[in-house]
Amino acid sequence: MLASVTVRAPAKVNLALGVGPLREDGFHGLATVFHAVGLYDDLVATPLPTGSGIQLHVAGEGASEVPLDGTNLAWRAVEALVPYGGSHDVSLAIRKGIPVAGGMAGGSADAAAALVAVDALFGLGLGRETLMDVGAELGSDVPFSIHGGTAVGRDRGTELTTAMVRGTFHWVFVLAEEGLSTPAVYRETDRLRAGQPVPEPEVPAELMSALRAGDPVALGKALRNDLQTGAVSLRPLLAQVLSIGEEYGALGGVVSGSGPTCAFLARDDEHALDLAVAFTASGVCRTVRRAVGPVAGAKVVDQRAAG
Ligand SMILES: C[C@](O)(CO)[C@H](O)COP(=O)(O)OP(=O)(O)OC[C@H]1O[C@@H](n2ccc(N)nc2=O)[C@H](O)[C@@H]1O
Ligand SMILES: Nc1ncnc2c1ncn2[C@@H]1O[C@H](COP(=O)(O)OP(=O)(O)OP(=O)(O)O)[C@@H](O)[C@H]1O
Repeated sequence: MLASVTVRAPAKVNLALGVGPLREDGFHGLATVFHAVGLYDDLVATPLPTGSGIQLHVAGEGASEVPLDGTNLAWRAVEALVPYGGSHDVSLAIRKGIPVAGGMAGGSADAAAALVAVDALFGLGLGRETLMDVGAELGSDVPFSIHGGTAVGRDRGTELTTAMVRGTFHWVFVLAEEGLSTPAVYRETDRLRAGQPVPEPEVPAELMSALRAGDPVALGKALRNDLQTGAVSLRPLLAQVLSIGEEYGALGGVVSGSGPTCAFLARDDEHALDLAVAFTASGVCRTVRRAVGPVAGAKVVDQRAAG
């Protein structure tokens, strides 16, 4: 057994998020394109003496809003691996760099990080496919947080196919004062669509070809999110954020997942910096972050041998 394992897990943005009708199991069928971006949560896992149980520490941005009990997704990830040879006796120290309740899969990143860390710490040798299957039971975004890169997600967002992408894209993320609840945004989307036919969602072909070509201008035009209208309905300020992005010359802008973070695509690093400065000056947001994508999924970045 190792003395400690450190795992870094990325945030995501949905470049396209097609949402089908509400299913009987309470979920919606999705056709989405996940894209992992370079905002990270870091998790350090350390084994504890037998009988200690799970100990959880959370630091960093928004840490006070993160639960420290058995509802925390990282805690649940540790429990999920006990039947596979893991242990309840683990300390997890999480440093959050992903906005909490921001639509960027922060909790899912922590679950993914905990799965990868416990697998390495106890030498379970489960492999990423098994970890993704276990992760799907914890949350719909968890398999992608392990997968990373850019991938098409179907079913609940859990059936992943790697997408072909050329080059790197430069993003600006505009963070809100307060988070939005994912189930509330899905509910609002259903409410606004009530009485209208909802087709089975599809991944836009023009978005996939923009990714293959590494063409940011075409990608900017192809960004889509069926949850955006619902998120804007719950948080009208987001309409202003999106129109400021357009005014300042972003190649495209979209609400990230269930929001309220908004993602804007820039031509290059310099353009991203200009956009970030303009958003900061506009006063419509809490803070602004720049990041590139795609980046790798949850991975071990440090491990210490015992003794
Ligand atoms: C908005 C996205 O981030 C886009 O990737 C995800 O669909 C949400 O993924 P998540 O936060 O991991 O969500 P889960 O914890 O699996 O589900 C939370 C709630 O979101 C709604 N939900 C989630 C996924 C999905 N395909 N359909 C849904 O309707 C359901 O009300 C569910 O009870
Ligand atoms: N490890 C965790 N980190 C952050 N939030 C967590 C964690 N575990 C559970 N939660 C709970 O989950 C809620 C959603 O947080 P999270 O940061 O995952 O939202 P999100 O990024 O909008 O999720 P998604 O994009 O997957 O819909 C929080 O309000 C918090 O109560």
